[in-house]
Amino acid sequence: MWHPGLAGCCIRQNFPGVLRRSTRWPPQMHVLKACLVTNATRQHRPFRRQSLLFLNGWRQFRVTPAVTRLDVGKPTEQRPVSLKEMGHLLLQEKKTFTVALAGIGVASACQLCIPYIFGSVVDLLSATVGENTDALHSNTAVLSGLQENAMAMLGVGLAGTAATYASTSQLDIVGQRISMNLRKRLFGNILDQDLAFFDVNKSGELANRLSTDVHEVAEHLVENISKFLHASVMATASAGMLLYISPSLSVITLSVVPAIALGAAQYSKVVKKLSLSLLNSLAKSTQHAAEKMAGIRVVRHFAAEIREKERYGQIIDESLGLAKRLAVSEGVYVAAIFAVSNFALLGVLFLGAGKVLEGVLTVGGLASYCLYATSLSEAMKDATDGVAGVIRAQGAAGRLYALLETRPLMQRGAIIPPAEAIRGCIEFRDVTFAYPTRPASPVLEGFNLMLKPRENLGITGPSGCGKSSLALLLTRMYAPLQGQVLLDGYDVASLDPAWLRRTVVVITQEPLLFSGTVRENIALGKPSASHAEIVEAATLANAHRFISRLPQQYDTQIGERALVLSGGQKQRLAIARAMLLKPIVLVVDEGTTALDSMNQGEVLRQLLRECKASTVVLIGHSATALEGSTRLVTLNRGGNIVRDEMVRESELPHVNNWRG
Ligand SMILES: Nc1ncnc2c1ncn2[C@@H]1O[C@H](COP(=O)(O)OP(=O)(O)OP(=O)(O)O)[C@@H](O)[C@H]1O
Repeated sequence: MWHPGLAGCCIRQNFPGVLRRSTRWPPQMHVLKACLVTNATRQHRPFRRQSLLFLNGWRQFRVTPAVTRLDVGKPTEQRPVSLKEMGHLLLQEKKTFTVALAGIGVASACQLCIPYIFGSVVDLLSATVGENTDALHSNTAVLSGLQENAMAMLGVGLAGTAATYASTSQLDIVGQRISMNLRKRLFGNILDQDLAFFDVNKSGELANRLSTDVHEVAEHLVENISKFLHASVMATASAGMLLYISPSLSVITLSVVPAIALGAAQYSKVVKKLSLSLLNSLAKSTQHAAEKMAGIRVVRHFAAEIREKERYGQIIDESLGLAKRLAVSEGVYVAAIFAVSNFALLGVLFLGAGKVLEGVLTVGGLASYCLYATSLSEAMKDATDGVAGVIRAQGAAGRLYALLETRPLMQRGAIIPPAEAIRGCIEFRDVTFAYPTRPASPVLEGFNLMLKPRENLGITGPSGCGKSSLALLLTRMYAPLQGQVLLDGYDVASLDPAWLRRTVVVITQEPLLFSGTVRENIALGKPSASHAEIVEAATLANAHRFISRLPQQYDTQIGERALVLSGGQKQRLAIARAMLLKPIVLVVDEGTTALDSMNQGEVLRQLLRECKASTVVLIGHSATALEGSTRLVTLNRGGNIVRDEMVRESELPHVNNWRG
């Protein structure tokens, strides 16, 4: 029975190790185990004191696990991302970014010169007010002054143009490079995840993260950081110029700065919250659209178009609602800045005019002052926009970083055994297994099965009894909670996964093909295969004949999910794809059911003939799917073996009892 001491032992240990330690589990332990598994997979949240409730008189245990684990039972969430981390993204492109920053600096300096030149021109012209045109033309001092200012304006214009070109193009390149790098890293990391990750993270949402979120992070970050830097330079320099031209007037002008900064801080908070919700809502809409478009045939068969359009419309409306709230916040903020800065400008004009009349300030000085004040208010608005944009990028980065840092939980081996050591002997030794998303419902418990090399084993049983799960465990798509799956004495956990999946090949009921040519699909597991090898594999799968009738034979494009092929043709290509690998262990998990019974029998016989030297596991409900098995194992609904017998073909029809 249950010993509290064991709980302490479990808790101190790394969980999988603990789970393997006990050989037979009392019922309470299964509940504890389920909790352990759930908690053992908690993601990004170091779990300090989790409570584990188990049914031993409903006693509650509080534990402090020694290790941080990832939670594969939940979709990947987000984590806070610091500005420093965001900065690291830019540092990856520091050379190009530095060039862009230099461009921003020069462009800002040029922009700042303009009000000053403008003020000089106004002063020059106002000095000649009342003089006639001829007198003006003969006033050499004014003319040379105008000429100097014109040259200065030309120089500033040319330098500003070059600097703007350099900064804009280089920033664009930085943004694109960062986003492409992020996409590559993210896609690579997603492909490395355990299958359990895909049980909870939907492909459409992941695709949205790859496109929209990456765009939001990389391009918005670069665009807004540069906007912020440019605006900061402009704001600081404009404030400096205001103080230089008229310190007394600047007291009024600069008094609005704290109010604007306060508003900006509030606005940034709202933007952060709303933009994150908007991104999540958009991801949901992409997932919905991608799923329904991929399953368009089913949608059409069940005339579900109207309902699906409505559901998509609801999700989009939700996004639109959030986008509207974001737009309203932006509108309020921008309008507030506009009002505050214009009232301040009005005050400046009023008081400035008085100073001009007192002779403390020139007309040109007042004109320059007003332009610098306008430039300051513009810069303040741009700086806030920049900060809000960076905060939006930061929010989007939270989800991306969480995805980028998600590590597969399953231990990956590195052993590639010598060829002579692998003969196809398989053993399931005391295997207990539950899917990570359903830790409390074990599919197999203490399961034992041994297969001799070159054996042809049929596995049958009612739907949901765990037949396919055995194939998934054998190829280490999932890991058992307890016990071992062995291939010729090697625990599959210790084997190099790529090697294992070339050695143990599974043909499934739903053959998934990718867009590309027939050749590329067959050679998926062995891209270096010669044409002769591909034809040989296709012939074995009874596919060569129909491929030869395709417009470009092996080079025919089969389109997304091979919709141009029939179910049987797709299945034959999937069989050819498996046969090309010449597996040591072949598992046919209802992998011929899309073929008509004559073809099914023929293909299976051919497979068994070709795989004489291999161990073959046939999984199915019907005699046809199991044809050629020399031993038949029957599972019950609980995943236990109820029959294990040597059979002849004539004895197979009883498996039909499981149908339905
Ligand atoms: N990815 C998954 N996540 C959670 N539970 C799963 C997953 N895949 C299968 N299951 C559950 O595991 C149990 C065993 O499934 P499995 O596919 O192994 O059954 P099966 O015997 O092959 O069924 P069938 O004959 O219908 O193909 C079922 O109850 C099923 O609902």
